[in-house]
Formats: sequence, C-alpha cells, structure tokens
Amino acid sequence: MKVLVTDPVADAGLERLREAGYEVTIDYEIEGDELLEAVSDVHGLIVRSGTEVTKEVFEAASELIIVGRAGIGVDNIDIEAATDHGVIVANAPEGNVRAAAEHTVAMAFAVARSIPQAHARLKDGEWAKSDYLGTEVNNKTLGIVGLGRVGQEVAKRLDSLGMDLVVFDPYISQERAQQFGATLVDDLGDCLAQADFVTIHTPLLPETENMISKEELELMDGGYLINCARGGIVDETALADAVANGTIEGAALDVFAEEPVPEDSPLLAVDDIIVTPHLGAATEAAQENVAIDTAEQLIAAFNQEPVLNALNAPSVDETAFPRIKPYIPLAETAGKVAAQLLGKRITEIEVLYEGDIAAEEIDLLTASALKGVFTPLEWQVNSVNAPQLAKDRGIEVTESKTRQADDFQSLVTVTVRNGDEELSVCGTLFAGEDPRIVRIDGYRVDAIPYGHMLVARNYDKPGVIGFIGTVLGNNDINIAGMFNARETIGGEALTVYNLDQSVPDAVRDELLSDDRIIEVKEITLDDQ
Ligand SMILES: NC(=O)C1=CN([C@@H]2O[C@H](COP(=O)(O)OP(=O)(O)OC[C@H]3O[C@@H](n4cnc5c(N)ncnc54)[C@H](O)[C@@H]3O)[C@@H](O)[C@H]2O)C=CC1
Ligand SMILES: O=C(O)C(=O)COP(=O)(O)O
Repeated sequence: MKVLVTDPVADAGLERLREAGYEVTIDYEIEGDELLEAVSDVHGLIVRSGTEVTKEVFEAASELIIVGRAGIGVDNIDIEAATDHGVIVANAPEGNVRAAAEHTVAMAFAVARSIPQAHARLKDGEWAKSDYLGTEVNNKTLGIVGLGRVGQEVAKRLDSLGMDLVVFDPYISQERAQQFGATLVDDLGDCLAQADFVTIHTPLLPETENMISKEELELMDGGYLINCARGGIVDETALADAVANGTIEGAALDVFAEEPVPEDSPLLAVDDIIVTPHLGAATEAAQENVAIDTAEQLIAAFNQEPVLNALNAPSVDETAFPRIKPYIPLAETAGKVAAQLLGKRITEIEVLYEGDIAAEEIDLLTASALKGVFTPLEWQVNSVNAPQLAKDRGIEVTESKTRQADDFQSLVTVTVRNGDEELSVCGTLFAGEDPRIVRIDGYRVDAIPYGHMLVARNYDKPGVIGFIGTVLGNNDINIAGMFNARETIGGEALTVYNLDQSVPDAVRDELLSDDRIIEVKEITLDDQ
C-alpha cells in the first residue's frame, strides 16, 4: 500500500504507517496536475487544510481507499465525490480540540488587550503604554456560535475566567448548554446582541457560509469577534468595514476565506483586526495526536476493519465488529447470488436479518449486501458507495430484523425485486464462519457459495439429475458438489451445482433443450 502525504503531518503518525509496512511519500508542495499524477497509484492520502481534495483528485486516484484528514475540518475535501468513488474520508476529531480552544482564548485576550499591536510597537522601540486601554473578559458575556467539541472547551475555559455564556447552536439541547453553564438562544441575532465577545465554532457548510455579515455585525454593537473556526463563515469585507468604522471594537482571526491570505486583503489593513496564520491546531501535542489518529484510520481501512472516524462509510462499533465481520462476506455473497439469479434490472432490495445478527448494528452488512448486488454490474463498488449508488438509481432499500431464526442461529436474506418479480437468497454461517446458502427463492438448499455455480429449475421427474450430470460430464465440466431441493414430489425442483469449470452457452442450450428443465443460470463467485 502506498500513502501520499501532502500537508505537514507529525512524524509519529507517518512512522506508524512505515512500521506497518506502507510506503510513505511526502510532498508538501504538490498541487494541480502534479497532484493528479501523484495520486494515480496511491491507496491512502493524508492531508490537513492545505490541500484541496477535489472531484478531479478522486477521478485520478483509481486505487485510493481512504483520505485521512489530520485534523477536524473537511471543507477542503469533496466528500460527495469521495463517496461516489467509494473512497472513505476520515478525520481526527479529537486530537487538536484543546489546542484550538486554547488558541481561541489566547486570541480573545490578545485582541482585548491589543497585545500584537503593543508588541510590534515596542519591538520598534516605542513605549506606547498610554495608547492601549484594554477590556477585561471578567464579567463580560461570551457568545458562542456552535457548541461542539471546540466550543465546549472554550466555554469551560472562559467560564472559569468569569464570563457569562450565551450560545447559539440549533443542533443542541438546552440541557447540553446548561451543562456548560451557558444559556441557549434560538436566534443568532440574540446571541450577537447579548455578547461582548463572540467566538465562532461551527464547521464551514453552505448553511454557515457568510453567516456573520454586515447586518449581524451591526447587532453586536461594539465588542470583539473571534474566528478560529473557518474563513468564509464571516463576510471578510463586512468585517473589515465594521472594525474600521467602529461598529465593533476589534476582531481576531486565525482562518480566512482564502489561505494563505492575499497581501491585498482588506483584513490586513485594519489595525484592530489581529491575525494568525491558521495556527489553532499548531501545537506539538495536537499534531502528534492527529497524526497518530489519522495513521490508525488508514491502517484500519487497509485491513478492512472499521474506520472509526469515517465520515462517509457505515459506522460500526469497534467492540461489535468481531461479531459482524464474518457476516460481511455472507451478506455480499447473498446479494451477488440474488442479483445474478434475478438477472435483470433491480428496482427494490430488501435485507432481512434473523436471529442473533438482528441484535447488531447492521448498516455495514446492508452496505455489503448492496455491494454484492451491484458487483456484477459496477466497477469499483464498495460498501462506501453502494448505498449512494442505490439512492442515485432510485432503488428502494429496506432493512428488517427479527430475533427469530428457525433452525439457525442467524440468517441474512437478500431479496431483489423488479416490479412483481422477486428473488430471495438466504445465507447463514456454519460453525460461525463458513458461509452457506440455505434458501434460494424459498427452496431449502445447502450450497457452499464459491466459484462457478449452476442453478437449475426443473420438473421433479426421474432421470433429470442424471441427464444434467451426463451433459456436464460429456462437456468435461466436473461437478464438485450438488444439492437438490423440491417442494412437492413431481412438482418444481431447484438444483444447485458447484462446478470446477464455467458452463459455455452451448452446454446451457443443451440442458434447456430438455422439456424437464425450466431454467438454467450460472453464477460466478470468488473462489473459496
Ligand atoms: N483554527 C484551527 O486550526 C482549527 C479549527 N477548527 C474548526 O473548528 C470548527 C469546529 O470544530 P468542532 O468543534 O470540532 O466541530 P463539532 O462538529 O464538534 O462542532 C460544531 C458545532 O457547530 C454546530 N453548528 C452546526 N451548524 C450550525 C449553525 N448553522 N449555527 C450554529 N451552530 C452550528 C453543531 O451543532 C456543533 O455543535 C470546525 O470548523 C473546525 O474546522 C478545528 C480545529 C482547529
Ligand atoms: O483541524 C482543523 O479543522 C483545523 O483547522 C486545523 O487545520 P490544519 O490541520 O492546521 O490545517
């Protein structure tokens, strides 16, 4: 496996990848066509905020399994394109939270006490003591926009420094806000109007883009704005104007709509706007944490184990994974067999879980069943993009569970439909690990799903099985195993053969020329 690293990532993480035997290439300068060229044979890509991982990157990266974001924000990664291409995107949501919170607090003090400005003047030989009369945070109100991981850490720190907290976050409960000693308000405007300091901690999303603009800044009526979340959440021109004309007293920015910030940005010209070059996560501890977490996400993906911080793949609890793991190939196989036996366009897929497996989280299994259904048809389909593929094609997917499973510990049944026509394939694990198909279209069978399988529907008449055996034998096709199931004596029967060779069309025609044979289908699966 090859890993490309395009933004500075701590060696602790990269070393872990090397120790696991992966080839790690570092290129912090790479962009444009060179990046497209470089990703063509890599399996893992590690980035921070400096690399735009676009649709074109995913199109060029045909071997890519995972993009690891050594940090939190993923607004530089086209996750939709990643999903379409079956590539996992995973971030490291914990490791730099405290660093980002501490930087936010530092920025609050820095802007309120004009530390960078006073520092610069003293370095220039000027003792400008009388020019700076600052603001204390004590007894002031802090408005927090977005009380997630970073927002909460900021809340804890500034609460303990004597601030009152008011929060705007439409996705959290009143109780959650109260746990942090904060008052939750329903309206961004209320939060801004009450606050002396406003700090932003939402992701950059279409919904949050330019969320703080001229109108919102006017509501602040004085005070300070701190943005250590993402550029683009605050309208930069409006902010530069608001600070320059005294609508607010100052602003502290670590992040910018365009990074690195262009020299002619209006933000840089306003003295009361202090800036740092996206340093929120720039501590030794944070960088080590996120590098190690990211390396672990890649290693898990390469080993086909759950990627705990995957943002676009079915989630599985780490402790439950060993129980679910053996069912992944079973669900996929049941899907493959069902789709191949139906042999036509599929409009609906149903996955039924019976017995013990019904007690587990089954998202990954359903995704695997879908992967199986689409595998004969699609290039590069996997459990990341299969659910999306179903959605894109307007295929209805349903899941159901029951703790009952007649005679078996667990069963997984995949039913595929085209209008009124449907076909079900039901599988189980023998001895907890050997996949078996135990029902096809309602017929009880006992088939080991591997290699070439022939499924024949025939009338239950004497000599049919002998006839099929003879035709196959005459054509040098060896039968490795066989199972015959019938509903009633003399009625319809279904026979499943495991064959050592594939069945040519001419042999299939020969079988079908016999009136006793209704249908013959060949299924190709992986070897055992
Ligand atoms: N400057 C830096 O170096 C760093 C910046 N960050 C940035 O900090 C931001 C927050 O990170 P986390 O706290 O870890 O994320 P999180 O996902 O834990 O929290 C985000 C919070 O924002 C809330 N939210 C979403 N939409 C909202 C809206 N329209 N209005 C108000 N609240 C909304 C969510 O409900 C959630 O509580 C991200 O943008 C991240 O990229 C994170 C680390 C370092
Ligand atoms: O983790 C985040 O979201 C950050 O903003 C940190 O970005 P960086 O890794 O320093 O490019």
